[in-house]
Amino acid sequence: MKPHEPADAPLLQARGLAFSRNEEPVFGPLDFELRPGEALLVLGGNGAGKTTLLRVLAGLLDASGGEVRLQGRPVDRDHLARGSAYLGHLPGHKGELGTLENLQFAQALNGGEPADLVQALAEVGLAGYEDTPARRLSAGQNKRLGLARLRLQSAPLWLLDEPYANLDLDGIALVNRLIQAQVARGGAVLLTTHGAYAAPPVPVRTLALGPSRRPA
Ligand SMILES: Nc1ncnc2c1ncn2[C@@H]1O[C@H](COP(=O)(O)OP(=O)(O)OP(=O)(O)O)[C@@H](O)[C@H]1O
Repeated sequence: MKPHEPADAPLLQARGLAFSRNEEPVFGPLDFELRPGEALLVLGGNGAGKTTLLRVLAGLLDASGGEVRLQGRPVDRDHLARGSAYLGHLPGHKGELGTLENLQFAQALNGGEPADLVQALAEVGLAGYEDTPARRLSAGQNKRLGLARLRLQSAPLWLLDEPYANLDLDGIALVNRLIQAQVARGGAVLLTTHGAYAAPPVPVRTLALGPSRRPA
């Protein structure tokens, strides 16, 4: 082990991570880690706490207990929000803005590398929808716009909540290609499923939430 090489450290480490609401445990305590080039599939039935876990890891909710480290360093919510790219159930697009304007807005917020945003839309199957307001998109098209936004972010850690939901077969293949590329470039992906969708075609470890609340 070469301690000066950050790639040797897990990208994400959770120790004793727990979340309670009104003193009722929602998940945890959980111990898991995710290394560069890995995918972790969070499994659990409806209400098991998958979305809550991702929102904690994305810095959107405060954990009730435990610690999260990014690249070996303990982090607070701000660091988590900056160090990860989150694709949630609610895509958070600006409904009145066209799909292209939404990407321009996201690009300005993220401060990412210049990118061909028309091409980014085409790559997620939204060619011809550049001027369509996001509120007029179908659920699957909304998810595709979220995937285009995800691709523009350079965060090494992707947090994907039910990424296959609402997508047709071509969309599912698109998600799988994006996950494969993220893992191949040394990023890491944590994704949830309640079991109705296939896992991505990369080696995945699993973390089961539910009554046992233990990593698999
Ligand atoms: N805003 C909220 N206020 C109160 N309780 C909530 C809230 N959001 C979620 N919960 C509760 O927290 C628990 C975990 O919810 P969560 O959404 O994390 O589950 P999930 O595993 O993602 O479920 P699903 O597969 O149905 O999306 C559930 O019991 C849910 O009722």
